[in-house]
Amino acid sequence: MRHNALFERVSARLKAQVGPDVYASWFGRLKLHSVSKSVVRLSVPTTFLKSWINNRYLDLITSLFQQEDAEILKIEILVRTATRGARPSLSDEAAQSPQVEVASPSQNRRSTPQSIAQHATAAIGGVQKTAPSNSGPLFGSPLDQRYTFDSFVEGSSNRVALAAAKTIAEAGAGAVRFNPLFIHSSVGLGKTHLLQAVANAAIQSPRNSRVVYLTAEYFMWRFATAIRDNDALSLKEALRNIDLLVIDDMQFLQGKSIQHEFCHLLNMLLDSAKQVVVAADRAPWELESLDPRVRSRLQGGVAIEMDGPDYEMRLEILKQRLETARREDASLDIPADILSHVARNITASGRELEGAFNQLLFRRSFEPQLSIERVDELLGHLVNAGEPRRVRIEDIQRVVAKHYNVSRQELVSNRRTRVIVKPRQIAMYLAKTLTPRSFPEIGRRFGGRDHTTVLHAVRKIEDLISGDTKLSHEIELLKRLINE
Ligand SMILES: Nc1ncnc2c1ncn2[C@@H]1O[C@H](COP(=O)(O)OP(=O)(O)OP(=O)(O)O)[C@@H](O)[C@H]1O
Repeated sequence: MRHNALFERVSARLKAQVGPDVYASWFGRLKLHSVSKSVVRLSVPTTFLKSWINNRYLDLITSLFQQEDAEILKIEILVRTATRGARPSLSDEAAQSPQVEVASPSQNRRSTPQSIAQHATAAIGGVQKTAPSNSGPLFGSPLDQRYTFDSFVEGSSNRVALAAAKTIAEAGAGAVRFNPLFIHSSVGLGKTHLLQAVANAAIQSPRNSRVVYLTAEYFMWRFATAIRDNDALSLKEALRNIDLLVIDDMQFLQGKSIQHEFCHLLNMLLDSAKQVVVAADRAPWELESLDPRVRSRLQGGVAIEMDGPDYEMRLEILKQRLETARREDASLDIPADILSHVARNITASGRELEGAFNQLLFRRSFEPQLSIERVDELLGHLVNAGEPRRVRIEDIQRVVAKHYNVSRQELVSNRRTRVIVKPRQIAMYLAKTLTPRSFPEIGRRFGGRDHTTVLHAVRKIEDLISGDTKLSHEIELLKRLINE
């Protein structure tokens, strides 16, 4: 068709103009929707992509179309309706496009640093909707709306950390008491939950207009992209204007120049009395891979360690999970004796508990009469978890990246080239099969992707393995390497 050929030509010119990487990131899923008279309508899968293209590339695309056909006056970008019947979720958006610092209402074609700072909306629908109108921008990694202070179970192991976190969320910019607040604990003990609760609550507070939650991985990736696109200045300007910076998984911050940038940002925020909250799997003084200047600045605040939950907390976490699940389906139930049995036996972390709970819920749907013995059988691998060496997602990413000769950063990036997509899918598959982590959590660890992306990857690799012995051997080898 004539219009398709026109679209193909413009796409080719666009690709030549912006380069294959940028093209793959932003235009790989651009489709021709319709052409009527002088208006060309193109479609993309997410509102985020629409805003991004509108803000940054609409003029270029318009002029490319006009060079092909002078009659064309206007280009419109539409959002394709969700294909899987699901409403576009907050993580869906962010998953497909980790570069979430983009203006939403997009009259302003060119993003000035100011406009990014003022309009950045993070494709986080829930946050935006519930935030009071004076709550300002937020960008970075996606926030999980379930991670709130209300759903965080308090106990002796986390009381101090929770109190400090709440104080910060409520105090707002300027009322800096512990700066930076550094929360550390071993894996699965609620750091991410607590940090996101701070961000979620702070957004609601009229005093914190600009809140940013980032994982260290996202920060690295975002800076690397900005440097590549000659955009680092806007990013720095945008970050300069925030009131509260929340950074998760600090132990992953790597790379000299990135750490340098981070150090600048930290100094700038701390010096201007803006609050910073950081979490890592170890204390600041144990972050050997960090630049000593970053480490020392992180040590200058308050470091609080969280321990594992005790029995009462574990039981409460399970009860809360059940209550939440029942809100969606009132017919769900798990008897109290099973819940307390699980709370007594699954002692490693909140994550194992979550895994156990999900398993139970799943099993109950087709084995309604679960006995304690059956529960033990089902959850045997989680009981005493912690004694056998636990596989961590970062280990999986490291081994897979090395094996396929890509970087870990590329694995969690938005790049969609074949050489990266396959290892990424394999790493996601291994994360699902070798760890008790949930799909959303794995998505988060892979650059803030949506759980459906992880689900798709797992299914795809499962399919491939069943028909490809070479791949299945390769995966066995990777499993051995990961477990070494
Ligand atoms: N005190 C708590 N109350 C409610 N849920 C909790 C609590 N502690 C942990 N969890 C739950 O356990 C799971 C794992 O927690 P989270 O991801 O926050 O751990 P983490 O410390 O960030 O782990 P990692 O270091 O691996 O990133 C989450 O589902 C979280 O909601």
